[in-house]
Amino acid sequence: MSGKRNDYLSWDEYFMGVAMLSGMRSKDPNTQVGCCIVSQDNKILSMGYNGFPIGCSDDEFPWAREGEDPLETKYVYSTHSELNAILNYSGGSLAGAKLYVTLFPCNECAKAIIQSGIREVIYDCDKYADTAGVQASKRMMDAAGVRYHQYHRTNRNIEISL
Ligand SMILES: O=c1[nH]c(=O)n([C@H]2C[C@H](O)[C@@H](COP(=O)(O)O)O2)cc1CO
Ligand SMILES: [Zn+2]
Repeated sequence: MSGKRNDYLSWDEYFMGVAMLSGMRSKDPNTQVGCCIVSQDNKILSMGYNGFPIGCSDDEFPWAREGEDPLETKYVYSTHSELNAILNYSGGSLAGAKLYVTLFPCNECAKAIIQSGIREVIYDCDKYADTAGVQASKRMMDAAGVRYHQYHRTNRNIEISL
């Protein structure tokens, strides 16, 4: 008798994979971030990626990282993947949910995560760990009891032909 297949995706691979796929929608030329919010019983509630708000054209607003005029950089306009995922959810409360994200949440996203009742953050990259924003984020999540841990990479390669 044949049993079930064994090489199916784990829950963590599935949700981080969805977050990574979502990040591939980002138009940011430097850092593409994706996010997937999941209920306690492993149902996907929402997704998001970093980009400009609705109506703010990807072709007219600036993607530059630096410039004399801050109004000509992306930082004052881009909405982070985590905030987009939280705001994209129209089903009610996110209390008790888990959030998978490809980059550690900044302090502004940490505020939204805490206030929306999300209890756990699973992140992949932490390349801005030295910044005040990420340190403030960890301090707030520690104080609020939001658990966070790094995704354990399995080095599985997935090929999808589109
Ligand atoms: O938590 C985050 N979530 C998120 O979506 N972002 C976005 C904002 C920017 O579009 C981009 C960061 O750009 P850069 O790495 O060039 O500074 O990533 C940045 C952070 C910072 O940790
Ligand atoms: Zn953020």
